[in-house]
Amino acid sequence: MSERFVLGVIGGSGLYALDGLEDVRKTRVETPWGAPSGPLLRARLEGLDLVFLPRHGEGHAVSPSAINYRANIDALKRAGVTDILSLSACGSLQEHLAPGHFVVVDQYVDRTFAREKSFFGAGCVAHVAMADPVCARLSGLAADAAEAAGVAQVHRGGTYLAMEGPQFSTRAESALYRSWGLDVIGMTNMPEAKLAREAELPYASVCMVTDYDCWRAPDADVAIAEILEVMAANTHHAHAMLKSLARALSGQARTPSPQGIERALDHAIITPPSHRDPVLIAKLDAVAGRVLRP
Ligand SMILES: CSC[C@H]1O[C@H](OP(=O)(O)O)[C@H](O)[C@@H]1O
Ligand SMILES: Nc1ncnc2[nH]cnc12
Repeated sequence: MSERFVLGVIGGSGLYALDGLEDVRKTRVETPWGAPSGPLLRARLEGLDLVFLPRHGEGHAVSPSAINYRANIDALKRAGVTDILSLSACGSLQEHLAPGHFVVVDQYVDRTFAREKSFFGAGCVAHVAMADPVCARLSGLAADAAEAAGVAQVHRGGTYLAMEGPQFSTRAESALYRSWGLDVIGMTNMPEAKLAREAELPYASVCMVTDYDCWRAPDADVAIAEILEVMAANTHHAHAMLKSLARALSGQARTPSPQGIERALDHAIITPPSHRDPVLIAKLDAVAGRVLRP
């Protein structure tokens, strides 16, 4: 029997619901890491099974640092998703990445510092590879879908600076990130992408540019009102992109990711069974059961 795609969709700022869903079921779940941002919405879109989770919760009540990223990824894994698509608002650090453009990022610089970043730790240490942090196959399909949806410009690849927030950057920080050659900035894709990799789930992120951060004009500031205005326009394209992606995924059998992401833990756990903490091992049942089950 061939495997089907089951897409986990993590909706960012401005994306708290999805259009065109059928057979919607809302389920409230708990995980060993605590509660996710809100209930999971299981549904079908264009024949595709998907599970939707608004990252900041219904009503955007959870700030980037307070998001329980571990619970979100664990809950999606338990729900049986095979791949995760993140949708995010972001600031642009480059002139050619204008508001309204979509950037399907392929690299990250993680400058967050106040978040739980791993499922592993004392009693079971693991080091997964993050050299190529996103799934190239899902990223490519998402970029195709964004183009089909009529997005002004879709950029395939780009480096995302993950900042702690919730305040936006100072001009000095924004200039520094530009001097590093980075492309977009946001507050949420890390540790999300790292945790998805630990959970052996292929992850792709479509970043929707809402502003030029504060580097472009000496008196320009980032303002939520402007971001939300651009986001409202982006949202229409995000819904159309998702429909197109759903059509593409539901029309094909799923094969394992060519990057071997579903086997990311094969050689990652360094703590031998004799030194593992049974309490942590029990919590890892969904994320790492494949390699930890005797
Ligand atoms: C509302 S602007 C700042 C906010 O938007 C982005 O969140 P998300 O990635 O969930 O769309 C950004 O990272 C900040 O958290
Ligand atoms: N300029 C910016 N900085 C950080 N996160 C953002 N999300 C949207 N715009 C942003």
